[in-house]
Amino acid sequence: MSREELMEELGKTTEALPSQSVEDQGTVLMDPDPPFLKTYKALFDSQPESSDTDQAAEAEECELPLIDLSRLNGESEAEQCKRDIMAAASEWGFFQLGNHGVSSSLLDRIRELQANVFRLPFEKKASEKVMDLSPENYRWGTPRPISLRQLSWSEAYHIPLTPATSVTKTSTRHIMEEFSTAMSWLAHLLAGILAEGMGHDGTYITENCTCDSSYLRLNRYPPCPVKDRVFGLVPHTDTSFLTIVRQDQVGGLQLMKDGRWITVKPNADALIVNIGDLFQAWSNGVYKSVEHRVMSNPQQERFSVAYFLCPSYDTVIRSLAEPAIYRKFSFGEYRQQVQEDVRGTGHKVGLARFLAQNT
Ligand SMILES: O=C(O)CCC(=O)C(=O)O
Ligand SMILES: [Fe+2]
Repeated sequence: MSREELMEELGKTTEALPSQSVEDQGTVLMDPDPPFLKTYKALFDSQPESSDTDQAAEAEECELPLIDLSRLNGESEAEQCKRDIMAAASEWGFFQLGNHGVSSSLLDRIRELQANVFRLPFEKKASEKVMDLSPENYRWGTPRPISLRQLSWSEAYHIPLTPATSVTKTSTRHIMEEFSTAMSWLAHLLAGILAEGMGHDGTYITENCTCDSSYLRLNRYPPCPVKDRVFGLVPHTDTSFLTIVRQDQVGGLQLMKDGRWITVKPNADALIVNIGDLFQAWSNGVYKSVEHRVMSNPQQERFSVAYFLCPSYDTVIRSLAEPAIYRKFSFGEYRQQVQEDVRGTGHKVGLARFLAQNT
């Protein structure tokens, strides 16, 4: 969308909110940021600033294991490359991919798409279809945070990858499809290698994670004036087999390693991969679904895009080894439990709900 088109769109919306002055209306309606301070005012007012020390803590910056994927093409190096992937998935639950084959032009286009859509006024994103993205897929903040520690200072489009029904594709749809195709290919390649490491071929994952059961999440972290009080994204593990993330140069992603938070140094040439809950359950704890979070930033906005490799809801996840740490469950059951926990307690409980001895 050109700047002129954008301005025209913004202009159209400045007629609402009659109770505010024309100047205020303009400011509010042009503002791309969700109304965090206003919506969660009671929480900000009720919690003393001194109680938020964890967010302010400095975490050491480190380079994640970097897997050079081009080594898979060399006969002698391929087996070692696979072993490195398995080792990183079990020791870290996180690694970076270099020479991943996804063109920088495609990565730039998805970044530009994100910037264009997220910089539209909040009111528009929350109420109308913009650039082919629906308000039903738009999320911001946290549904019912009980404390500031549960509040995420970010907004996102959570996009199910159902094939487009219309014949003519918008450029947004086109870029997202191209991007998800590339991510899906990589995700299946990695899942196959990790399954092989468990003595399985990758058919279980290929058959259950079809192109329309996975999803994309476009994230934006607006600058945060209360940086030490809230996270950009609260600590969580991913509800997926694995996730591939592209983060920009702003940084702020942290993960738990040996009981400590560490910051992932941004690397423009690499993609980040993390193991999700489903791989941890299926591999009976061999591959680790590690807690991670994003710190908020007072000056700079941050963008990231994540591809979640997920199965269809009826897929049953059953441990490959005995004795099983987790009882078997369907993906639908898992998601429902996660959503119930988030609604009821303000945070995700995750796999701890599915321990085998609890059945
Ligand atoms: O923004 C990031 O770097 C991570 C995003 C993430 O963890 C998620 O969307 O689940
Ligand atoms: Fe995540």
